[in-house]
Amino acid sequence: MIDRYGRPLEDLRVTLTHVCNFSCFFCHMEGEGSQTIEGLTPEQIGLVSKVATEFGVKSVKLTGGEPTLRRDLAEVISTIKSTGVREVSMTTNGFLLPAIAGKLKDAGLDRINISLHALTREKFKEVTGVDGLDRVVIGIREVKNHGFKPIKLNYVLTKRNHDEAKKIIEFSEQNEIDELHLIELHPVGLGKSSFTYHESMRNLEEEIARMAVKSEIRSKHFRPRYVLPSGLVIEIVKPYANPIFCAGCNRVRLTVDGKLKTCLYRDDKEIDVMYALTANSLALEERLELLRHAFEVAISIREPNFKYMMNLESQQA
Ligand SMILES: Nc1nc2c(ncn2[C@@H]2O[C@H](COP(=O)(O)OP(=O)(O)OP(=O)(O)O)[C@@H](O)[C@H]2O)c(=O)[nH]1
Ligand code: SF4
Ligand code: SF4
Repeated sequence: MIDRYGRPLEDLRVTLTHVCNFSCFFCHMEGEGSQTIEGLTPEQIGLVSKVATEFGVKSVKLTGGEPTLRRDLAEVISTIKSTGVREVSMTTNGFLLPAIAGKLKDAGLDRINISLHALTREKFKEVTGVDGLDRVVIGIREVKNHGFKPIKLNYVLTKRNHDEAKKIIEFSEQNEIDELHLIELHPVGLGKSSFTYHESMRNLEEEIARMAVKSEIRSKHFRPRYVLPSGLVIEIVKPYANPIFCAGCNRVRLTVDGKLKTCLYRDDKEIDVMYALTANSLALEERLELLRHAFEVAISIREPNFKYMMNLESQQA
Protein backbone atom coordinates (compact mmCIF):
# COMPACT_ATOMS: atom_id res chain seq x y z
CA MET A 1 0.00 0.00 0.00
CA ILE A 2 1.25 3.48 -0.98
CA ASP A 3 1.33 6.47 1.41
CA ARG A 4 0.46 10.11 0.65
CA TYR A 5 3.96 10.67 -0.68
CA GLY A 6 3.85 7.75 -3.12
CA ARG A 7 6.05 5.54 -0.95
CA PRO A 8 5.09 1.85 -0.84
CA LEU A 9 5.14 -0.09 2.42
CA GLU A 10 7.33 -3.14 1.82
CA ASP A 11 9.39 -3.65 4.95
CA LEU A 12 8.57 -4.21 8.63
CA ARG A 13 11.34 -3.55 11.14
CA VAL A 14 10.78 -5.32 14.44
CA THR A 15 12.60 -4.28 17.61
CA LEU A 16 12.88 -7.51 19.59
CA THR A 17 14.47 -6.11 22.73
CA HIS A 18 16.08 -2.98 24.11
CA VAL A 19 18.71 -5.01 25.92
CA CYS A 20 22.19 -5.11 24.40
CA ASN A 21 25.51 -6.64 25.43
CA PHE A 22 27.38 -3.75 23.73
CA SER A 23 27.24 -0.04 24.50
CA CYS A 24 28.16 1.71 21.24
CA PHE A 25 28.49 5.42 21.87
CA PHE A 26 26.27 6.29 18.89
CA CYS A 27 23.46 3.76 19.54
CA HIS A 28 20.08 5.06 18.26
CA MET A 29 18.04 2.10 19.58
CA GLU A 30 15.74 2.43 16.55
CA GLY A 31 14.54 5.78 17.91
CA GLU A 32 12.76 4.11 20.84
CA GLY A 33 14.68 5.38 23.86
CA SER A 34 16.46 3.00 26.19
CA GLN A 35 13.84 1.78 28.65
CA THR A 36 14.17 -1.96 29.16
CA ILE A 37 10.83 -3.63 28.56
CA GLU A 38 10.02 -7.24 27.88
CA GLY A 39 9.54 -7.58 24.13
CA LEU A 40 6.50 -8.86 22.27
CA THR A 41 5.90 -12.61 22.14
CA PRO A 42 6.44 -14.62 18.93
CA GLU A 43 2.64 -14.96 18.64
CA GLN A 44 2.10 -11.18 18.91
CA ILE A 45 4.85 -10.46 16.37
CA GLY A 46 3.31 -13.11 14.10
CA LEU A 47 -0.09 -11.36 14.18
CA VAL A 48 1.46 -8.04 13.13
CA SER A 49 3.54 -9.76 10.47
CA LYS A 50 0.45 -11.50 9.03
CA VAL A 51 -1.44 -8.22 8.66
CA ALA A 52 1.69 -6.46 7.37
CA THR A 53 1.87 -8.93 4.46
CA GLU A 54 -1.72 -8.04 3.54
CA PHE A 55 -0.58 -4.40 3.22
CA GLY A 56 2.33 -5.28 0.93
CA VAL A 57 5.18 -6.05 3.33
CA LYS A 58 7.57 -8.55 1.78
CA SER A 59 10.48 -8.44 4.18
CA VAL A 60 10.95 -8.28 7.94
CA LYS A 61 14.09 -7.02 9.62
CA LEU A 62 14.80 -8.05 13.23
CA THR A 63 16.65 -5.44 15.26
CA GLY A 64 17.14 -4.26 18.85
CA GLY A 65 18.97 -3.69 21.10
CA GLU A 66 20.60 -6.98 20.29
CA PRO A 67 18.12 -9.49 18.79
CA THR A 68 20.34 -12.51 19.50
CA LEU A 69 19.77 -11.97 23.23
CA ARG A 70 16.20 -13.21 22.78
CA ARG A 71 16.14 -16.86 23.83
CA ASP A 72 13.09 -17.47 21.63
CA LEU A 73 14.69 -15.91 18.53
CA ALA A 74 14.37 -19.10 16.46
CA GLU A 75 10.65 -19.29 17.30
CA VAL A 76 10.19 -15.61 16.38
CA ILE A 77 11.82 -16.27 13.00
CA SER A 78 9.81 -19.39 12.18
CA THR A 79 6.56 -17.71 13.27
CA ILE A 80 7.20 -14.72 10.99
CA LYS A 81 8.14 -17.02 8.11
CA SER A 82 4.86 -18.91 8.54
CA THR A 83 2.91 -15.67 7.85
CA GLY A 84 4.09 -15.58 4.24
CA VAL A 85 6.89 -13.01 4.53
CA ARG A 86 9.38 -13.62 1.70
CA GLU A 87 12.52 -12.63 3.58
CA VAL A 88 13.47 -12.39 7.24
CA SER A 89 16.79 -10.72 8.00
CA MET A 90 18.50 -9.59 11.17
CA THR A 91 20.90 -6.82 12.13
CA THR A 92 23.23 -7.87 14.94
CA ASN A 93 26.47 -6.96 16.67
CA GLY A 94 27.60 -10.53 15.90
CA PHE A 95 28.93 -11.40 19.35
CA LEU A 96 26.66 -14.43 19.89
CA LEU A 97 26.64 -15.65 16.29
CA PRO A 98 29.38 -18.29 16.78
CA ALA A 99 26.98 -20.17 19.09
CA ILE A 100 23.65 -19.76 17.29
CA ALA A 101 24.17 -19.21 13.56
CA GLY A 102 23.17 -22.80 12.67
CA LYS A 103 20.01 -22.68 14.78
CA LEU A 104 18.93 -19.42 13.12
CA LYS A 105 19.52 -20.86 9.66
CA ASP A 106 17.37 -23.88 10.53
CA ALA A 107 14.61 -21.57 11.79
CA GLY A 108 14.44 -19.88 8.36
CA LEU A 109 16.51 -16.72 8.78
CA ASP A 110 17.47 -15.62 5.27
CA ARG A 111 20.25 -13.13 5.77
CA ILE A 112 22.30 -11.23 8.37
CA ASN A 113 23.84 -7.76 8.69
CA ILE A 114 26.72 -7.64 11.17
CA SER A 115 28.15 -4.46 12.65
CA LEU A 116 31.91 -4.05 12.40
CA HIS A 117 33.08 -0.59 13.34
CA ALA A 118 36.79 -1.31 13.81
CA LEU A 119 39.38 -4.01 13.16
CA THR A 120 41.83 -2.85 15.80
CA ARG A 121 41.12 -4.49 19.15
CA GLU A 122 41.43 -1.31 21.20
CA LYS A 123 39.44 0.78 18.75
CA PHE A 124 36.67 -1.85 18.64
CA LYS A 125 36.48 -1.69 22.42
CA GLU A 126 36.46 2.10 22.41
CA VAL A 127 33.49 2.22 20.03
CA THR A 128 31.40 -0.69 21.36
CA GLY A 129 32.45 -0.81 25.02
CA VAL A 130 33.32 -4.52 24.67
CA ASP A 131 36.55 -6.36 23.96
CA GLY A 132 34.76 -8.52 21.40
CA LEU A 133 36.51 -8.12 18.06
CA ASP A 134 37.75 -11.73 17.87
CA ARG A 135 34.32 -13.19 18.57
CA VAL A 136 32.62 -10.97 16.02
CA VAL A 137 35.16 -11.99 13.36
CA ILE A 138 34.51 -15.66 14.21
CA GLY A 139 30.77 -14.91 13.98
CA ILE A 140 31.19 -13.45 10.50
CA ARG A 141 33.07 -16.57 9.34
CA GLU A 142 30.47 -18.80 11.00
CA VAL A 143 27.53 -17.25 9.12
CA LYS A 144 29.45 -17.73 5.90
CA ASN A 145 30.00 -21.38 6.77
CA HIS A 146 26.27 -21.80 7.30
CA GLY A 147 25.52 -20.49 3.83
CA PHE A 148 23.84 -17.16 4.67
CA LYS A 149 23.85 -14.93 1.59
CA PRO A 150 24.19 -12.06 1.09
CA ILE A 151 26.25 -11.20 4.16
CA LYS A 152 26.41 -7.47 4.84
CA LEU A 153 28.71 -5.61 7.21
CA ASN A 154 27.70 -2.30 8.81
CA TYR A 155 30.38 0.28 9.53
CA VAL A 156 29.35 3.57 11.13
CA LEU A 157 31.83 6.29 10.20
CA THR A 158 32.71 8.65 13.06
CA LYS A 159 35.64 10.78 14.09
CA ARG A 160 36.63 8.00 16.49
CA ASN A 161 37.01 5.23 13.89
CA HIS A 162 37.42 6.91 10.47
CA ASP A 163 40.97 5.51 10.22
CA GLU A 164 39.52 1.96 10.21
CA ALA A 165 37.60 2.39 6.92
CA LYS A 166 40.34 1.12 4.57
CA LYS A 167 41.05 -1.89 6.82
CA ILE A 168 37.37 -2.80 6.86
CA ILE A 169 37.14 -2.58 3.07
CA GLU A 170 40.21 -4.86 2.77
CA PHE A 171 38.81 -7.29 5.34
CA SER A 172 35.51 -7.43 3.45
CA GLU A 173 37.29 -8.22 0.20
CA GLN A 174 39.57 -10.86 1.75
CA ASN A 175 36.63 -12.58 3.45
CA GLU A 176 34.37 -12.44 0.38
CA ILE A 177 31.72 -10.36 2.11
CA ASP A 178 28.90 -9.46 -0.30
CA GLU A 179 28.17 -5.91 0.86
CA LEU A 180 29.70 -3.32 3.13
CA HIS A 181 27.42 -0.51 4.33
CA LEU A 182 29.18 2.75 5.16
CA ILE A 183 26.76 4.47 7.51
CA GLU A 184 26.65 8.14 8.37
CA LEU A 185 26.44 8.88 12.09
CA HIS A 186 22.87 9.61 13.25
CA PRO A 187 22.58 12.61 15.56
CA VAL A 188 21.05 10.61 18.43
CA GLY A 189 22.53 9.35 21.68
CA LEU A 190 26.08 10.65 22.02
CA GLY A 191 25.94 11.13 18.26
CA LYS A 192 23.78 14.15 19.12
CA SER A 193 27.00 16.05 19.52
CA SER A 194 27.25 15.57 15.78
CA PHE A 195 29.82 18.23 15.20
CA THR A 196 32.06 16.46 17.72
CA TYR A 197 31.79 12.96 16.24
CA HIS A 198 30.31 13.38 12.75
CA GLU A 199 32.81 12.59 10.00
CA SER A 200 31.97 13.59 6.45
CA MET A 201 31.79 10.71 3.97
CA ARG A 202 32.50 12.89 1.01
CA ASN A 203 36.20 12.11 0.52
CA LEU A 204 35.82 8.41 1.25
CA GLU A 205 32.86 8.09 -1.11
CA GLU A 206 34.74 9.90 -3.87
CA GLU A 207 37.68 7.53 -3.43
CA ILE A 208 35.39 4.50 -3.55
CA ALA A 209 33.66 5.90 -6.64
CA ARG A 210 37.03 6.22 -8.39
CA MET A 211 37.88 2.58 -7.62
CA ALA A 212 34.45 1.26 -8.65
CA VAL A 213 33.79 -0.64 -11.87
CA LYS A 214 30.06 0.01 -11.60
CA SER A 215 27.73 2.26 -9.63
CA GLU A 216 23.98 2.28 -9.12
CA ILE A 217 21.29 3.76 -6.87
CA ARG A 218 19.24 1.40 -4.70
CA SER A 219 15.50 2.12 -4.55
CA LYS A 220 15.61 1.77 -0.73
CA HIS A 221 16.53 5.26 0.55
CA PHE A 222 18.12 6.04 -2.85
CA ARG A 223 21.38 4.72 -1.43
CA PRO A 224 24.37 4.91 -3.81
CA ARG A 225 26.10 1.55 -4.36
CA TYR A 226 29.56 0.98 -5.81
CA VAL A 227 30.92 -2.31 -7.09
CA LEU A 228 34.68 -2.69 -6.58
CA PRO A 229 36.87 -4.77 -8.95
CA SER A 230 36.90 -7.51 -6.28
CA GLY A 231 33.09 -7.78 -6.51
CA LEU A 232 32.53 -6.18 -3.08
CA VAL A 233 29.50 -3.87 -3.10
CA ILE A 234 29.85 -0.75 -0.96
CA GLU A 235 26.56 0.92 -0.11
CA ILE A 236 26.49 4.47 1.25
CA VAL A 237 23.85 5.01 3.93
CA LYS A 238 23.58 8.74 4.51
CA PRO A 239 20.22 9.82 5.91
CA TYR A 240 21.47 13.37 6.47
CA ALA A 241 23.77 14.05 3.56
CA ASN A 242 21.30 12.56 1.06
CA PRO A 243 18.26 14.87 0.86
CA ILE A 244 16.11 12.26 -0.93
CA PHE A 245 16.88 9.43 1.54
CA CYS A 246 13.43 9.57 3.16
CA ALA A 247 11.65 9.68 -0.20
CA GLY A 248 12.81 6.08 -0.63
CA CYS A 249 11.65 4.94 2.81
CA ASN A 250 9.56 1.77 2.53
CA ARG A 251 9.27 0.74 6.16
CA VAL A 252 7.25 0.80 9.34
CA ARG A 253 8.65 -0.25 12.70
CA LEU A 254 7.06 -2.45 15.35
CA THR A 255 8.41 -1.23 18.66
CA VAL A 256 9.31 -3.39 21.62
CA ASP A 257 6.19 -2.13 23.45
CA GLY A 258 3.74 -2.78 20.63
CA LYS A 259 3.49 0.40 18.58
CA LEU A 260 3.60 0.88 14.83
CA LYS A 261 6.26 3.57 14.53
CA THR A 262 6.16 5.26 11.16
CA CYS A 263 9.53 7.01 11.35
CA LEU A 264 12.74 6.40 13.26
CA TYR A 265 12.77 10.01 14.45
CA ARG A 266 9.09 10.67 15.17
CA ASP A 267 7.56 9.78 18.52
CA ASP A 268 4.43 11.66 17.49
CA LYS A 269 3.78 9.35 14.52
CA GLU A 270 3.09 6.09 16.33
CA ILE A 271 -0.02 3.92 16.59
CA ASP A 272 -0.36 1.75 19.69
CA VAL A 273 -1.48 -1.79 18.77
CA MET A 274 -0.99 -3.38 22.19
CA TYR A 275 -4.78 -3.47 22.73
CA ALA A 276 -5.14 -5.74 19.68
CA LEU A 277 -2.17 -7.90 20.69
CA THR A 278 -3.44 -8.49 24.22
CA ALA A 279 -7.20 -8.76 23.56
CA ASN A 280 -7.30 -12.50 24.18
CA SER A 281 -11.05 -12.41 24.82
CA LEU A 282 -11.65 -11.42 21.17
CA ALA A 283 -11.78 -13.88 18.29
CA LEU A 284 -8.62 -14.03 16.17
CA GLU A 285 -10.37 -12.44 13.19
CA GLU A 286 -11.52 -9.50 15.37
CA ARG A 287 -7.94 -8.91 16.58
CA LEU A 288 -6.66 -9.03 13.01
CA GLU A 289 -9.35 -6.53 12.00
CA LEU A 290 -8.15 -4.13 14.72
CA LEU A 291 -4.60 -4.50 13.43
CA ARG A 292 -5.73 -3.87 9.84
CA HIS A 293 -7.34 -0.62 10.95
CA ALA A 294 -4.13 0.36 12.79
CA PHE A 295 -2.05 -0.28 9.65
CA GLU A 296 -4.42 1.87 7.58
CA VAL A 297 -4.02 4.74 10.06
CA ALA A 298 -0.24 4.25 10.27
CA ILE A 299 0.12 4.41 6.49
CA SER A 300 -2.08 7.51 6.36
CA ILE A 301 0.19 9.39 8.81
CA ARG A 302 3.56 8.28 7.37
CA GLU A 303 5.62 11.13 6.07
CA PRO A 304 9.21 11.57 4.96
CA ASN A 305 11.37 13.13 7.62
CA PHE A 306 13.78 15.03 5.42
CA LYS A 307 12.10 18.35 6.05
CA TYR A 308 13.34 18.03 9.63
CA MET A 309 16.81 16.85 8.67
CA MET A 310 19.78 19.14 8.78
CA ASN A 311 22.31 18.78 6.05
CA LEU A 312 25.53 18.20 7.95
CA GLU A 313 27.64 18.10 4.81
CA SER A 314 26.62 21.61 3.77
CA GLN A 315 26.86 22.93 7.33
CA GLN A 316 30.39 21.60 7.59
CA ALA A 317 31.51 22.86 4.18
N1 LIG B 1 17.13 7.30 8.94
C1 LIG B 1 17.02 5.99 8.80
N2 LIG B 1 18.11 5.22 8.83
C2 LIG B 1 17.95 3.92 8.66
C3 LIG B 1 16.69 3.31 8.47
N3 LIG B 1 16.89 1.99 8.33
C4 LIG B 1 18.19 1.76 8.45
N4 LIG B 1 18.84 2.92 8.64
C5 LIG B 1 20.28 3.08 8.81
O1 LIG B 1 20.91 1.97 8.25
C6 LIG B 1 21.66 1.31 9.25
C7 LIG B 1 21.78 -0.15 8.93
O2 LIG B 1 20.53 -0.75 8.97
P1 LIG B 1 20.35 -2.29 8.74
O3 LIG B 1 19.19 -2.73 9.55
O4 LIG B 1 21.61 -3.03 8.97
O5 LIG B 1 20.10 -2.43 7.19
P2 LIG B 1 18.87 -2.03 6.27
O6 LIG B 1 18.77 -0.56 6.26
O7 LIG B 1 17.61 -2.73 6.69
O8 LIG B 1 19.35 -2.54 4.84
P3 LIG B 1 19.34 -3.98 4.14
O9 LIG B 1 19.60 -5.05 5.14
O10 LIG B 1 20.41 -3.85 3.13
O11 LIG B 1 18.01 -4.12 3.48
C8 LIG B 1 20.94 1.66 10.54
O12 LIG B 1 21.74 1.57 11.67
C9 LIG B 1 20.61 3.09 10.28
O13 LIG B 1 21.74 3.87 10.46
C10 LIG B 1 15.56 4.16 8.43
O14 LIG B 1 14.44 3.73 8.23
N5 LIG B 1 15.79 5.49 8.61
S1 SF4 C 1 25.29 -3.22 19.14
FE1 SF4 C 1 23.61 -2.06 18.20
S2 SF4 C 1 21.99 -2.04 19.77
FE2 SF4 C 1 23.91 -2.62 20.80
S3 SF4 C 1 24.76 -0.71 21.62
FE3 SF4 C 1 25.68 -1.07 19.59
S4 SF4 C 1 24.37 0.08 18.15
FE4 SF4 C 1 23.21 -0.18 20.07
S1 SF4 D 1 11.23 8.76 6.92
FE1 SF4 D 1 13.45 8.99 6.77
S2 SF4 D 1 14.20 9.15 8.87
FE2 SF4 D 1 12.10 8.38 8.96
S3 SF4 D 1 12.35 6.15 9.04
FE3 SF4 D 1 12.08 6.69 6.90
S4 SF4 D 1 14.14 6.98 6.07
FE4 SF4 D 1 14.30 6.99 8.32
